[in-house]
Amino acid sequence: MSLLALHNVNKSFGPLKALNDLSFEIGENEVVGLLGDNGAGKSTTVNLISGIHQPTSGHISVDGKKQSFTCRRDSAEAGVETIYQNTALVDSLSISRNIFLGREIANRFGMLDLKAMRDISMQVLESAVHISGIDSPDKLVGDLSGGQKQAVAIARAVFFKRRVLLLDEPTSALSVRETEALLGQVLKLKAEGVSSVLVTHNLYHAYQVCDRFVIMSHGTKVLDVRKADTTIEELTQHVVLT
Ligand SMILES: Nc1ncnc2c1ncn2[C@@H]1O[C@H](COP(=O)(O)OP(=O)(O)OP(=O)(O)O)[C@@H](O)[C@H]1O
Repeated sequence: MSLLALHNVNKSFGPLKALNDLSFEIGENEVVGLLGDNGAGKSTTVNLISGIHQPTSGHISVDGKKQSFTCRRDSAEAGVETIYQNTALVDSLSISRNIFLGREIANRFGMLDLKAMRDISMQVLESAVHISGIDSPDKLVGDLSGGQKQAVAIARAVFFKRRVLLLDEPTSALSVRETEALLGQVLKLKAEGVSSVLVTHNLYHAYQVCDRFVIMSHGTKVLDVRKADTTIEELTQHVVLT
């Protein structure tokens, strides 16, 4: 059984049909590359899975159970974490406050347990997320690089044991080194049982880490293929020519 699946999803914005009868699955321990040219419907798909948009028709399921996500909290509760390029962190708060945002740990007096949150944050950042340069959980998120911000978002997903990460163009603003670290992290999380959907225009990054590719064009799925059954040339042709 798939971990998460879209079933005949349609999405219209007024007269514009952004998604057309879209179905695909994300399996356990799988990294799926969601590819396609500008306007193909990739971000709309991510926004549906994360609960920001709702389908006009069709539905999403998790573990075979139909879901109706009405906001990001709904999808998070079902185990989905969305990591955007400008990911939803608060620049004026520290790394550890961001990791626990909305789920703060309280001590026995009902006050924020800042020490516990700092200690756990550092542990998660060190063990789960290997992005260099984060040496203190007290650093303000506003002072971090794009890659480091995504590392914090991933650390949050790891700590709260999310099962699916949605990464929308995660590498577009990253250095080569940060990109390698992020892609390595996606593979490491897969080994730990976290599946990912990687939305990217960079087929080389996708090819490096994805097990399967879903290619979209004008809101329609045009290819759904396992890495073992395709080549980067074939993927390029489908993205460019469809
Ligand atoms: N909130 C919205 N309101 C109206 N139209 C929208 C909205 N969001 C997306 N669209 C339209 O839906 C279509 C698909 O857009 P989407 O952003 O999902 O494509 P994409 O594959 O992510 O493209 P890109 O790679 O350029 O980000 C486009 O025609 C876009 O203009």
